[in-house]
Amino acid sequence: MTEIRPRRSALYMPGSNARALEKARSLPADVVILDLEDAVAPDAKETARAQVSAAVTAGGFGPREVIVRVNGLDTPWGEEDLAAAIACVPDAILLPKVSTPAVLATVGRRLATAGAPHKIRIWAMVETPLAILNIAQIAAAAADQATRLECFVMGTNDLAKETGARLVPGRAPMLPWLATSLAAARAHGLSILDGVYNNLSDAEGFAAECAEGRDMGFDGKTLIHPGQIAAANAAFAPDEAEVARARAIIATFDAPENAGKGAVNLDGRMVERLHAEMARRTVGLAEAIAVRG
Ligand SMILES: CC(C)(COP(=O)(O)OP(=O)(O)OC[C@H]1O[C@@H](n2cnc3c(N)ncnc32)[C@H](O)[C@@H]1OP(=O)(O)O)[C@@H](O)C(=O)NCCC(=O)NCCSC(=O)C[C@H](O)C(=O)O
Ligand SMILES: [Mg+2]
Repeated sequence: MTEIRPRRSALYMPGSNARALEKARSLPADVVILDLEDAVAPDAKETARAQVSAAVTAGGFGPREVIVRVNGLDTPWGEEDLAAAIACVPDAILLPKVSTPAVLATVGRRLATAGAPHKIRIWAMVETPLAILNIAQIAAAAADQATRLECFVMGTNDLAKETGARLVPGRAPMLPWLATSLAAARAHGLSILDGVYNNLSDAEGFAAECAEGRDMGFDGKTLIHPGQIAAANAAFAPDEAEVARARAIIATFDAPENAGKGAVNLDGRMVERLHAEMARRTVGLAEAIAVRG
């Protein structure tokens, strides 16, 4: 089975904020995204790049995945950001505003030319109307190993900006885009993270949006503040009852008397072998989270 990496919580932090970068080493987020793009003002871009390079090179992030979000290659900072990100060897480089597969091919070639370690993967922001229209082709780029594409990250703020859709409770205007991106990601074996929740003082609304993202199938949620980590970690982890049920399903299909059966009745519910596969994933995720403590 492929390794399961919990990505329940992915915390953005501005690369220009030295205090935040320092805190990243101790916060209980599964993923930290060191941002050079929208969280950093134009006159702080160089400082942010230097600070992020130094922080990633210094390491000390423990089990957290370390991601560097660069500026787009069509901006004055993009090329230097990409070179600096490759040089400091994060777990992945997050490309903003990916609207077509072409940019993934271009970045793949840059990585190859630079002799970038295989460990560095590529994550792509899905945050433009064109990305939504092209999402099947963008996801299909993962078939070309040279792109190193591993994960989609929804950029709901930019989607709201570019489309005029409002960020309302329940996210009705965005649900078709979220669901289509999710289907495209899964069709090509990609991980996918939900967008951010901007209202730091609305814990109830945040929990509801986490639950919505989890029920849709997202692996986790992107976050903007440490205060959001615990709720995201709880929402995107299977709870005790789910793990117990998953273990029971696995045991049912492992029992010799069910060896020839495709479907059985477990406590009044039909379970099929596909449920045993899902159950193994649930237990695998729970175990990976438990190792993290
Ligand atoms: C949103 C903030 C500007 C709020 O800042 P502030 O009011 O200063 O926070 P606090 O005083 O509550 O901070 C308390 C302590 O926590 C640390 N902190 C705060 N935020 C972070 C963080 N993101 N990572 C790490 N540590 C953080 C503070 O340093 C305080 O520490 P201490 O000194 O020990 O008390 C701020 O939270 C912030 O800048 N958040 C991140 C903003 C960001 O990265 N935005 C870009 C991504 S969002 C996006 O646009 C996604 C996508 O592209 C899209 O289009 O949707
Ligand atoms: Mg954005």
